[in-house]
Amino acid sequence: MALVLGVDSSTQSCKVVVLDSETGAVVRTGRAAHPDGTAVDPEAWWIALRAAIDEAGGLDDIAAWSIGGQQHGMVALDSSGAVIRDALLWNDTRSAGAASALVDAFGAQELADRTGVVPVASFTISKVRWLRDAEPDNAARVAAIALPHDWLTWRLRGFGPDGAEGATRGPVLDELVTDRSDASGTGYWSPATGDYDRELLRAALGHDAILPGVLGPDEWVTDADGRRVAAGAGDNAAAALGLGAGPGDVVVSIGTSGTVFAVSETPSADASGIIAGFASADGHFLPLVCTLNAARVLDVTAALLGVDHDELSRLALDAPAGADGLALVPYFEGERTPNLPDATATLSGMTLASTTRENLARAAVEGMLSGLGAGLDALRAEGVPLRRALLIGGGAQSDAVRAIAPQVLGIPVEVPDAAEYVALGAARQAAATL
Ligand SMILES: Nc1ncnc2c1ncn2[C@@H]1O[C@H](COP(=O)(O)OP(=O)(O)O)[C@@H](O)[C@H]1O
Ligand SMILES: O=C(CO)[C@@H](O)[C@H](O)COP(=O)(O)O
Repeated sequence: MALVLGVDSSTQSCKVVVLDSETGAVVRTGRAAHPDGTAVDPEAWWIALRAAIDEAGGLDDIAAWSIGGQQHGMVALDSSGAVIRDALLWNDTRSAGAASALVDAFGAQELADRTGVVPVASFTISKVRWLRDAEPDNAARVAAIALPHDWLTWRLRGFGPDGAEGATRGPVLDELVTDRSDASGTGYWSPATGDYDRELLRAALGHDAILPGVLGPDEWVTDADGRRVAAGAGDNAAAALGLGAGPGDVVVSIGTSGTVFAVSETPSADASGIIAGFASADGHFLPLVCTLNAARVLDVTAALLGVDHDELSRLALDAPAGADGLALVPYFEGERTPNLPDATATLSGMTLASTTRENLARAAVEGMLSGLGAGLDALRAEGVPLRRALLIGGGAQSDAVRAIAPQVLGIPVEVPDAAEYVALGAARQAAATL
């Protein structure tokens, strides 16, 4: 029995699953929390990764591993392999002005054609441009730029600055690797051609830099002990692998982000910027719509009402559809789709009759799902076949979300057994290397 290990280094936590590669059975798991905030020292992810792997029994009996992770975060490294500053995460909106500057310089259609995406604050290229504008001394020191899963893979393979824990192979920046799906979230890689767009990188950073080598779906590298290491993936692409999503399936993930995506045979280039034309981890494409406000809308509403998630769900299901006119537009963290980085949330329709705890709970669920419903409409308009939605992520554990989702999304919703689909997808990639 060969064991393989898969990781989901997501926004809020690190989750690890160990599978029997022959039966696919989950034999061990581990988990560790990440710090709050939209700018995080990558060392915190490394500590969480080590803790979650230890909880899952360590690497000694593991034959192959792979890391899936939150997309887009900018991990800037200097020539000694050291991290230059806290990584700006996908949900950090300080780079909104930098994104606009890139769109003004190149044009939305051109950028969509060249990279599959129109920059908004979330994408790596916008964060790189922000660094150059706001912290030019730091930008000048950048020797390499990696994403969270790329950097963790590099570290766990034994690379890192001299003296760093486990860095037995030194700071070899040319050993950084990534995969198609995460490369496609940078804004300086083309899913259609499979090449980096160095002109765009230089336009953002002010100079060239080492970028991770992009491994194909069947390629692998090794760690310091000779274990096989798969390419890894952005978390959404890894979830598609973990679910085995096929034609007609649209995945709706309710984590810190809300995402709606499908595996497609053809690349997309949406100049409106609503659909991000990502690559999938299996050699195809992954048109995706992402909102900034998902599970945390429920977290904040539950906290406001002084209840736990189960009670929030009961309250929401006790209210009528439409919450008697109470409506929550839940842009608590600004919003990415639509691109409103400075927006705030709005509660409207408050009357003496409508302003109840039940209606507020319902409005939170409906408001959160509405953003995802708009994403689904955008995919439909793009011609993506939508037969059923597969609901995953922490928010999918809510009975109310599961019950209300079909009404708001307008298609049949299936909720696969609760599982860590991102980590499972990564583990399957690892198994494939064997
Ligand atoms: N029963 C539940 N109802 C609603 N939200 C939940 C429930 N359980 C967990 N969550 C929320 O799900 C989120 C974590 O989901 P997860 O998919 O792991 O996020 P991420 O991948 O962004 O780290 C947290 O905000 C958590 O509060
Ligand atoms: O930015 C995106 C997708 O483009 C997000 O989906 C991130 O990849 C974070 O995912 P979660 O941690 O919320 O699952």
